[in-house]
Amino acid sequence: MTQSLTIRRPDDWHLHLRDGAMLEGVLPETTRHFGRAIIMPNLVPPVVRGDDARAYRDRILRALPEGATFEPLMTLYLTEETDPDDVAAAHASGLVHAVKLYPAGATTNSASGVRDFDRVAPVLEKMAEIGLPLCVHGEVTDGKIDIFDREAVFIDRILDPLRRRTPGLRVVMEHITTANACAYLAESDGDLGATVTTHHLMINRNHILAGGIKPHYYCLPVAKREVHREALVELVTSGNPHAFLGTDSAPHARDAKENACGCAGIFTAPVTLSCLAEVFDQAGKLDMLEDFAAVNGAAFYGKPQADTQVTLVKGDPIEIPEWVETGAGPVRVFDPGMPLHWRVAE
Ligand SMILES: NC(=O)N[C@@H](CC(=O)O)C(=O)O
Ligand SMILES: [Zn+2]
Ligand SMILES: [Zn+2]
Repeated sequence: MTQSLTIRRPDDWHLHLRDGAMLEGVLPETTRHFGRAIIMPNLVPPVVRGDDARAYRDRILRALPEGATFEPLMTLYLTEETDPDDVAAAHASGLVHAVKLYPAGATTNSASGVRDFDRVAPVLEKMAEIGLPLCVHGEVTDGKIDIFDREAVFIDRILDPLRRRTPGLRVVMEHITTANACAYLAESDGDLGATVTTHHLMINRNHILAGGIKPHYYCLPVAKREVHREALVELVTSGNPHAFLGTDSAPHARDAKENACGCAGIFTAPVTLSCLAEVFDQAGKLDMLEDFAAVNGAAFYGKPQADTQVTLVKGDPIEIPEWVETGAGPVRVFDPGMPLHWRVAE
C-alpha cells in the first residue's frame, strides 16, 4: 500500500531569490511547492527602503512562471541609516512584512548591516509599536569567538539584551543551529519565533569536513555537532508553535561555491519537501509536518492559513537532480546524503 500525506500548502519563512537571471532560474523551484515566502533583502545593493522593496517585488512578480500563484512577502534590510518612518509607511501599505538584521560582516552580503546596535534603537522601537517582526541573523562577528560558538554567544551578548531593551518587539531567530537557541526559544514568550532550515535538520559538521572539504554543505550559521542537529529535530517534531520552516535556500553559482574562498549558502528549494518528509517520517512524527511547514509560521506572522494543499507520496527513492541550470550559472541542489522516499504528487 502506498503511503501518502496531504498537508496545507507550505510557506517558506526565509528564502533567497536573488535577482536577474538567477531569480528567473530559481523562482520556479519555490513556486512549484510553496504558496508564500519571506524574501530576504541581501541583494547587492541591499533592499533598504520601501521603494527598493516595491521594485524588487515587481521584478519577482514579473519572473513568476505562467499560472503560478505565489505571494512574495517583502522585507527591508536594516542599516544604521534606516528611517523609522519609511519602515512604518512600507508596513502600513501592506508591502513589507519584516525587517532583517544582519550584523555587519556576519554572512553573505551583510557589509551594509549593523555595527552599533544603539544606532538602530529608534527603528526597533517603532517596529515594537507597530508589531512589525525583526528577523535576525544571530551570529556575533567578533573574530575572537570560535565560528561554532557565534550563535550561542550572540544570544547572550546581543539578542537577549536587545529584547529586554525593546519590550514588545517581535523577533525571529533565523536559521537556528544549536541546542542553545532551542532552549532560549523554549523559555521565551510568544514574541519570539525561530526558523529552522531543511539542511540543518539533515547535516552536521562532519558532512562539511570529514573525508574532504565539501563546499556545497557550507552555509552560515555553519552546521554544528550532531547533538545540535538532534535538538533541532526534537524542536520541530515536538509541535512547538514558535518554530517554523525557513529553508534559507540560498543559491550561488558553481564557481562561487567551488572556490578557494567558497561562499556560504545551500540551495534546498527543489528538494525541501522530500527532505522534510524524510526527517519527520524517520522521527515517527509525520503528523507534525504540517504545523512546522504550513501552520506555525502563518500564525506567527498573523497571516491566514493556506486554503490549498499538497500531497506527498512515499515510494522508491526519488532521483535528485544534481544541478539547476540558470542564466547565472549552474547551482548545486542540496544532497541530503541519504535516500529520499517522499515525492510531491503533481
Ligand atoms: N545562509 C547562508 O549561508 N547564506 C545566505 C545568507 C544568510 O542567510 O545568512 C546567502 O544569502 O547566501
Ligand atoms: Zn543568515
Ligand atoms: Zn538566509
